[in-house]
Amino acid sequence: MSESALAIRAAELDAADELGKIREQFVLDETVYLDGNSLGALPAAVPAHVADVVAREWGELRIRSWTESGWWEAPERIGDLIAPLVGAAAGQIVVGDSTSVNVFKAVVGAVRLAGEGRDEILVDEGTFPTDGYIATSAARLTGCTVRPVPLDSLAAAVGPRTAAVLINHVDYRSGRLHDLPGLTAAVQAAGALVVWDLCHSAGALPVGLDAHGVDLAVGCTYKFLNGGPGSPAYLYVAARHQAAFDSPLPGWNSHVEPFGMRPEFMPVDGARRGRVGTPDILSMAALEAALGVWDGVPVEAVRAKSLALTDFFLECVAAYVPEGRVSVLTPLDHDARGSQVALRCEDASDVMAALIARGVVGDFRAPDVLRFGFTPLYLGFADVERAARVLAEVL
Ligand SMILES: Cc1ncc(COP(=O)(O)O)c(C=O)c1O
Ligand SMILES: Nc1c(O)cccc1C(=O)C[C@H](N)C(=O)O
Repeated sequence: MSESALAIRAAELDAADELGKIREQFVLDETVYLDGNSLGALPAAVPAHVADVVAREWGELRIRSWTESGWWEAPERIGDLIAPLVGAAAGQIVVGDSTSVNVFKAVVGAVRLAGEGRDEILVDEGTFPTDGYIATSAARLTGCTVRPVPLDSLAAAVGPRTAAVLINHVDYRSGRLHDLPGLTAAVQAAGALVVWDLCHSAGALPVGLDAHGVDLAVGCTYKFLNGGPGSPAYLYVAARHQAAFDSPLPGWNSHVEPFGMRPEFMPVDGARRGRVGTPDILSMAALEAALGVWDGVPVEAVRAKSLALTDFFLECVAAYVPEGRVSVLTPLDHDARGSQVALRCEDASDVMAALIARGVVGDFRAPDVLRFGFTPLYLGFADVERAARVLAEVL
């Protein structure tokens, strides 16, 4: 299809897009922002809410805000806002700390839940580095060994010695979506527990944590959930595991009676057991306001638009970019695609710099990957057509 025909299609698709108006709830400019899978854009409601938390709740109410402004309950309250987006019933998600710290809590917690006689942790071979580093340290601390495995042979690799398996739901580099129901079932059939890292899927596609019987999960909130730079991560512990969940980082916030100041630790029940220390209230305030954009927005509709956007981008790239100049790393099959498109290209670092200079912002991942993230809440089809056109110009 010609350039003008694709531009006309883009306009038609935008006109028919039921999620199109949500873009107005974000602070954006003329840039085509395809880096929401690294740092989501700023929801317009955030600055005023954070300013109020600073000026009134902190500035005027001061210490009273822990009770009167709901600061103390923020980690569980915000966890319950994230819960429907990842298919979890209320009371199973707590917000706080970084993803890395929550990977540690979840992996050690999973090994402890798995019980005696299991001394092996499996990690998906293409894992985001922090998960691998932390699983290795968790293994050293728990007397386990750690083994990276290709996910297509996971069912054969998991066995009677496996305690826990840590898997990234969407591969950060290729954008491949892994089979959460199938892999969860395979891990559990061997008597082990599964920990899913949802950083690149939450807010972009339905996850179905409860429906698929996931044991534990973690994720960040600064990508498709738009919580802001360094916004707190979250930990999901399935209700059936909560009573036996033995956190490796018990802190006063996860004590049954935090203000009892007792020398011995007694864990609280429920999601709060995943807490450690004082919640990061200013970051939580930004995140809570950011999650407001999801009011009345079904994640299934977001998924449908995400696939339409990535399909259209691939079509425009095929039409505009000279053949052989890039190769598509992301699976074409919808069932295996997250919300990003990764293109392999020899001079990817220079190409991405040139794209950014022309107002198309994606990112580069070493050694040769151009990565484009598609956030359906604020991207349109005209943005996608422009991005592919500018890419072709640069190439
Ligand atoms: C899949 C995945 N896991 C973990 C992380 C690290 O998270 P954090 O920096 O919140 O610890 C990231 C991104 O930074 C990621 O993409
Ligand atoms: N967390 C990040 C940061 O603090 C600075 C720059 C990038 C990030 C990212 O989130 C990277 C991202 N997880 C990735 O998939 O590559």
